[in-house]
Amino acid sequence: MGILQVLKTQLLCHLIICYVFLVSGFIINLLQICTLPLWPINKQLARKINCRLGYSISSQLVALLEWWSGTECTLYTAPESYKLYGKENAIVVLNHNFEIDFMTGWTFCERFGVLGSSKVLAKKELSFVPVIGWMWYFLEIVFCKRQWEEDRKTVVQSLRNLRDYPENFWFLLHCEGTRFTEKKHKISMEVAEKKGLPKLKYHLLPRTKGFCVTVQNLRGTVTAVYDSTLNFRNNEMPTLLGVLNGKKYHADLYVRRIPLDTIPEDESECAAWLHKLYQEKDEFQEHYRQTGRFPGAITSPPHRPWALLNWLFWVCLLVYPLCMLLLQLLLSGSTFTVVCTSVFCLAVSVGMRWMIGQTEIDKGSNYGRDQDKNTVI
Ligand SMILES: CC/C=C\C/C=C\C/C=C\C/C=C\C/C=C\C/C=C\CCC(=O)SCCNC(=O)CCNC(=O)[C@H](O)C(C)(C)COP(=O)(O)OP(=O)(O)OC[C@H]1O[C@@H](n2cnc3c(N)ncnc32)[C@H](O)[C@@H]1OP(=O)(O)O
Ligand SMILES: CCCCCCCCCCCCCCCC(=O)OC[C@@H](O)COP(=O)(O)O
Repeated sequence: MGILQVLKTQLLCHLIICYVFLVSGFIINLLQICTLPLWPINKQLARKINCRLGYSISSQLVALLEWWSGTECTLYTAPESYKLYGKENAIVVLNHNFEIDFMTGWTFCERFGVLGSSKVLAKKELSFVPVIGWMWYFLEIVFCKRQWEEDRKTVVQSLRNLRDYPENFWFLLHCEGTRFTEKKHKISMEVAEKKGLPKLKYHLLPRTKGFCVTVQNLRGTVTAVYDSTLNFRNNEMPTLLGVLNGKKYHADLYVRRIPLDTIPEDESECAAWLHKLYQEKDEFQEHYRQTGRFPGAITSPPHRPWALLNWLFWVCLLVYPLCMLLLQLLLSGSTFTVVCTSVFCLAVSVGMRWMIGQTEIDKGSNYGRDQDKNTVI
């Protein structure tokens, strides 16, 4: 193991990375609040500024994945579709199996220049996560409680708001609604059986309401659905802590571009279309399992330097004052100040660990574990 690799596993490095992320995140959240008076005057300008501010936060996680852990991202897609990525609005339908699939998704967004404006139908709980959840308010992310009767109105309204968005965006939908676990899979296949639908081996049964309402409300705004299937080489189950420790993974993403006007308008036909899509996705995963690759031509969309430069900017800006502050505290000789600072650092570390915990599947929700009550705990 090289010296750099050992360095990447050191707690001190992790604390510095988390400190830079938190402090820069709070500064950016504050700047986002400062854009509030601009919204009634020039909404499109406020949105563009927020895209750039949001980029400055989310690209830190991309830099962590691309540059710190050195994770490689390979894209399997048709060359004629590749030309359009980043140049149109699209709905991305992605499987939800991995703790870092959000970072991998963001990395592809970054490679095609749509990271700042990327959108998702996210569970409401994520809106309370400091920095990222707060940033999402200003990026007009669509939140849901995963209780359709309560969600219908707000989801439709939030989708309609995106119709005049000034930047190209990708709208991500994890139609399975929750991350894959054996227990959730078993229950979801019981639901499939009751509905007379074919069983899926690698996916949960998709929830169709969110997809159908998104297609309905973004017709005319979005030109295609990107059916995306993600896997990691060597049966790896990557984690955010692994990435933080500098572990290198290899992501493979298979993307099919499907023009939106080929998707049925009628709600039940649209739902049937989505079920069929998930049966196809299951076949692609089976193909991957058997051959170690997806069908289609391979490309590695080039790295761009901006995520790294943004990260280095924040490191340079924030690490020097931290060192000076710690030095002054130590030199002050006051036990009280040193104890208070230590307690504060400990509290921040616990908070950071809680945020990382949000990405962990075994700390995930119970949504989809009770087919009758459809509970979210
Ligand atoms: C070129 C490169 C291309 C691509 C690059 C890839 C990606 C990059 C793109 C963008 C990146 C952007 C951002 C990424 C950053 C961060 C993202 C991070 C994470 C956020 C993700 C989440 O939070 S996922 C959780 C929230 N989202 C969702 O749930 C979306 C999917 N869900 C829906 O759409 C739902 O319909 C709903 C939420 C709108 C409503 O849910 P609800 O459960 O209330 O209603 P439904 O009617 O849908 O469900 C009930 C029906 O389901 C049946 N049922 C009951 N139990 C089960 C079960 N266990 N399994 C399956 N089905 C079940 C039930 O019988 C009901 O059936 P009916 O027939 O009566 O409808
Ligand atoms: C450089 C920064 C280093 C430190 C970073 C810490 C950042 C923590 C970021 C928290 C962002 C959380 C986004 C998680 C997205 C996610 O994957 O959510 C899960 C939901 O879909 C489904 O939830 P569930 O029903 O529980 O499976």
